[in-house]
Amino acid sequence: MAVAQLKEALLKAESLGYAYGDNPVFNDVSLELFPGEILGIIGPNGSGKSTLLGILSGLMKAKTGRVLLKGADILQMPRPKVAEVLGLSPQNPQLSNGMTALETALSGRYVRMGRNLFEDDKDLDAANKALLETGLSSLASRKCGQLSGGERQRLALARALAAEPQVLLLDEPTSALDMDHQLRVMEILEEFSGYNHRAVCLVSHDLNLSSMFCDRLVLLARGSALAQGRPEEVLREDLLETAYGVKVHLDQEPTRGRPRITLIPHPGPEKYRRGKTAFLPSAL
Ligand SMILES: Nc1ncnc2c1ncn2[C@@H]1O[C@H](COP(=O)(O)OP(=O)(O)OP(=O)(O)O)[C@@H](O)[C@H]1O
Repeated sequence: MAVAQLKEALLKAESLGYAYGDNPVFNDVSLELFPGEILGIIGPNGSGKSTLLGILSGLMKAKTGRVLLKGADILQMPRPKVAEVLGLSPQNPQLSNGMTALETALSGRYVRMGRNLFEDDKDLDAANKALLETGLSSLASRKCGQLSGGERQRLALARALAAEPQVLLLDEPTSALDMDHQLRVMEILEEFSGYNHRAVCLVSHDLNLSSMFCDRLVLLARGSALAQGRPEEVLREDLLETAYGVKVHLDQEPTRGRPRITLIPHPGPEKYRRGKTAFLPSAL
């Protein structure tokens, strides 16, 4: 990280603020994404993580502040130029049920095809490589409508990888995956960002996975970036309690020595006070 931060940020958010109508989501959020790193955006439901990713991708316009992609205001850049550098896989990616997995991965190449009407061998190679990396080669000719939720999620990642972007923005890329595929996806992202000119920014609710694989975290809560820094600087009991309203036990996971979080269940009466029984029949 120390080395990475000597370089210029690939993506920089300066004092971003956003509101849906009169409802403010966050204010004054600044962050930088450096080459060679994975940056995790974490925070409770509704804290604005997807909104922030939308603004970072240039698809949404912040109410205040600005986003710089390789030093240029992203909203002033022609969209095809942005798409050459930056890939986005949103929380609910649109996949066309009638297209095969290979066609879907290939569609990620459109941003690279320029004036060519048809894909060439390089495009096919990139799409096949992305399917291989995401463990989908054997399903290349399967229609998207016949894929499971986790396979669709991996295919959305394959489509983003096939474009060979420099910056990858991912909204909850592992949320539908079993633990084998969670690990594989995080390892793919680690390898992707390991090439020094590339970087990943991802949103996740999996704090332990984020702790293990992210170089830095931004904790979005209470209308701003409550904390940001290395996992051990952000995943602190006090900060997590402030952000999520839960008590956690922290220790070190044994493989990389990163913080590991164990949830402490609410004591009995507290459960009821906090309305945690909303899913129970009202008679209880
Ligand atoms: N199109 C919209 N119109 C109005 N309010 C919205 C819209 N999209 C999101 N919101 C609200 O903005 C807030 C932030 O939403 P956002 O989806 O960015 O949060 P999030 O942190 O990604 O949530 P989650 O963890 O549940 O995915 C939420 O309160 C949400 O209800």
